[in-house]
Amino acid sequence: MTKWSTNAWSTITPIYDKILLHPFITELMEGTLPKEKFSFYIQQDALYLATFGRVLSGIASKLTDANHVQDFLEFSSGTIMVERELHKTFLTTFDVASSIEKSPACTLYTNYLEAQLATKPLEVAIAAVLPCFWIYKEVGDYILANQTKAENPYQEWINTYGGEAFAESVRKAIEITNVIASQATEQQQAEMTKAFTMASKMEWLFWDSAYQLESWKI
Ligand SMILES: Cc1ncc(C[n+]2csc(CCO)c2C)c(N)n1
Repeated sequence: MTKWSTNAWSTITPIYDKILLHPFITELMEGTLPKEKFSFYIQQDALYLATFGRVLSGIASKLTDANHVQDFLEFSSGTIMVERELHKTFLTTFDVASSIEKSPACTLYTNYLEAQLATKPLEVAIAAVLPCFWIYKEVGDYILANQTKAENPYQEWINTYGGEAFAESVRKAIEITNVIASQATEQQQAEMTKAFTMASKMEWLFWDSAYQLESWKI
């Protein structure tokens, strides 16, 4: 039987393809992305990750298999540790402001994830957080494989998400989600795919909002 994740990834392939073609990603890969746009992204990402880490531990608290609980707690604390390092590097390098307001896209995405955790069954919440792992891994690997310039100011970001260390976490996250999906009905699996797709769109929006330096219209 086809795994839930295989079908889910096929569903979001058109979104993923658009992410790879987005100028935020192509310019990040070339190292030509304006620093202002990357700084905007890193600042919004710091706000995003504060919520994301808490959502991951919320999911951990709803899982029943001890290994799964442990993995999600590690993802949660990993979010804080790894991302703090990345943010420290770039926040220092690019000297960005420390107090900022969430952008519309960041507000949408973090509120969406919190709502899935608070109001939806576990299988939907876990499907909603999976694009954060999976899309970043695929984008990281893609950039690593297609980089042409030796010097890239964003190399540390690229190395964090491309390569084996991160891939192992992503494999675990996908596998756990598949176990949960295997215990779900077809209808529930369809709800999982809906959440997975919605969060994937928000990944695109998040990069797009940084590229546009998105502000509140009012
Ligand atoms: C908007 C946004 N989405 C996904 C990630 C990537 N990410 C954040 S935490 C984590 C897993 C645990 O380390 C991953 C893959 C990001 N940085 N920002």
